[in-house]
Amino acid sequence: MSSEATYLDDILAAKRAELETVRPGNTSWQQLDALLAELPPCRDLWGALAGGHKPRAIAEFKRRSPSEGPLRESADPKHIASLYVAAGAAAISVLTDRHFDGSFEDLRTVRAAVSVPVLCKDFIISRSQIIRARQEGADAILLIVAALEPPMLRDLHNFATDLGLQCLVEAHDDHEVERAMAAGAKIVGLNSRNLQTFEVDLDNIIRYRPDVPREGFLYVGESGIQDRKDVRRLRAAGVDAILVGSVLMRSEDPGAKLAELIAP
Ligand SMILES: O=C(O)c1ccccc1NCC(=O)[C@H](O)[C@H](O)COP(=O)(O)O
Repeated sequence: MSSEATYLDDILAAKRAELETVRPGNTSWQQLDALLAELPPCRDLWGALAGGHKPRAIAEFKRRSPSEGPLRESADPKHIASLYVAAGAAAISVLTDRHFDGSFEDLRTVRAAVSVPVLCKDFIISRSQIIRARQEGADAILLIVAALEPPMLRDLHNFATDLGLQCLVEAHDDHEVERAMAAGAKIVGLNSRNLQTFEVDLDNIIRYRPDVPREGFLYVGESGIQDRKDVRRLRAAGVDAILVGSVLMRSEDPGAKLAELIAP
């Protein structure tokens, strides 16, 4: 990593290089309509997160991470996803980016194994990635505010919506929350992990909660959640859902750990 670039910058540069080698030609709306007619409808992430006991959990399948290294490298996605759902996960997030040893094969396996919505967790910077995610079975995608200029964020949000996908739009501070909502986001995530230093500060999730209206929006607290105490604090702050990965994947029993975290 260069001294000024953030880790996110480096991941995005790698993503751009990767896309250069596989970029398909422009897909017409006619071709997209034909494609959509072949695909099953997306499962409803909003619906899964809006109802029931709060916070709802998006449990993440993550083999390794840049900040923590190996977590559970040879894990079976079908097994882990089934444990998550049995423990009460409202949705499953699957890393598909190679910096996490992720893949679309993992996403497809999880989608086939469970009936809850599946979030494609990647660094999306182009329409072609959104088409791919939809084809591979994603019900929802992540869009990262820091990775996209405002017009592009809005364009990708609209494009994903047109394909039937819902978007979790990730912010890191109040300015990014504002940009997320200006782009049309209804499901706003606040990532507590600083992608430059990897420092985690759950207080940021609580700090920026008032920036997202409670009516018509969902607020998701992302990253760094470790125990019931953390979840209790986020619940008290009015967080609608949590996105949690590492602590589950590292745990001897990921299902039991999730059940413990979200128990009323
Ligand atoms: O997790 C990382 O190390 C990471 C590094 C660089 C960019 C993104 C990263 N994580 C993506 C995520 O959003 C998390 O996987 C997700 O919020 C779950 O976080 P955690 O419970 O801390 O695994």
